[in-house]
Amino acid sequence: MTQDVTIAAVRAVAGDRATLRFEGARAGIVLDATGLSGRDRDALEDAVRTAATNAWTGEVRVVVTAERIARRLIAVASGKGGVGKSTLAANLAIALKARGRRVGLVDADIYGPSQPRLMAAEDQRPTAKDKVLDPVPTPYGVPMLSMGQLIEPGKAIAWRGPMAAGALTQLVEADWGATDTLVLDLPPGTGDVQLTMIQKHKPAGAVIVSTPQDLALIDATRAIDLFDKAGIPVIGLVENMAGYVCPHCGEVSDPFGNGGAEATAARLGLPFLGRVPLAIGIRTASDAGEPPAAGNGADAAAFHAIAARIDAWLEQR
Ligand SMILES: Nc1ncnc2c1ncn2[C@@H]1O[C@H](COP(=O)(O)OP(=O)(O)OP(=O)(O)O)[C@@H](O)[C@H]1O
Repeated sequence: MTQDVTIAAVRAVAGDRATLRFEGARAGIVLDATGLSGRDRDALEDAVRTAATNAWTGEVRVVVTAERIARRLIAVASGKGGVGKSTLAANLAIALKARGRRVGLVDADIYGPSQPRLMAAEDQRPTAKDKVLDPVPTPYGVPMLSMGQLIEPGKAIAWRGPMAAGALTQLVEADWGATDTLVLDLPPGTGDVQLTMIQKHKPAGAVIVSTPQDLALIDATRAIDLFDKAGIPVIGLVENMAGYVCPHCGEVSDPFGNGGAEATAARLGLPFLGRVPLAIGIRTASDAGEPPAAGNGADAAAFHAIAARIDAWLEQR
């Protein structure tokens, strides 16, 4: 009877997560905290302890266990800077979350971390517990950590690969709770910094971003080589800043050419994941910390279509 009361009280706060055993008046509780963040885990443990403590139980012992969540990293990379890698990473994270994945965003761009601004989290500072970082929330339901939150601006410019990979460990091995997919915004380029980062953290796959320009495409080919060398599958190529629609007359022009990334993907036997138009709305929304993929505007569709292909790729793995 007294045990029934204790069991009911614990079940009321922890449901199926709690398994109880009694030895005389002593209550032993095993708590399955799989998928909970550190904060939620601590709160649940306290609640269970309180619920189990009553006039009949003597000692209450709570043991917390958790299954390791199989978390996969998707790297977003580019052969050179300024092609829209960070914009794509932010919007992909939001679009993958809209498809039901539990997504986090890691901004590993040590040269110009821009995710706090893109994700409207510039005023947030991550806290740490036992040296493990707690990702900051964003208005889009995608928790985030950025190199910009760890290092002073400009400090990391001269970093070599091992330092950059070490700093990335802090971000990737943070308390991501139930997050199953981490979108990783890599530094632009194909040097020793990028190679060491991907060798150490082995993303499940990589998305390469390029503009349609020949020079950007040559650099994108180098980025593909880099992932090949590290044994990381390339999920496919994205063409950004393609087809400019004039907001005044509606005429479509191609300031950086058109179709180059699709042709390059075909030549290399890689999937082409889609095209994002060059649109003023994408730039202004990004600068304002309102990623287009979070809304229903015309600019959202391109990101959602690309996310659908990446989602399908992840499903098949
Ligand atoms: N499709 C687009 N249409 C219009 N502007 C865009 C588009 N994609 C990106 N931009 C703008 O281009 C600029 C560079 O984009 P972004 O910072 O995403 O590039 P990046 O490749 O991550 O650059 P970096 O290498 O400096 O990190 C930003 O001002 C961004 O808003």
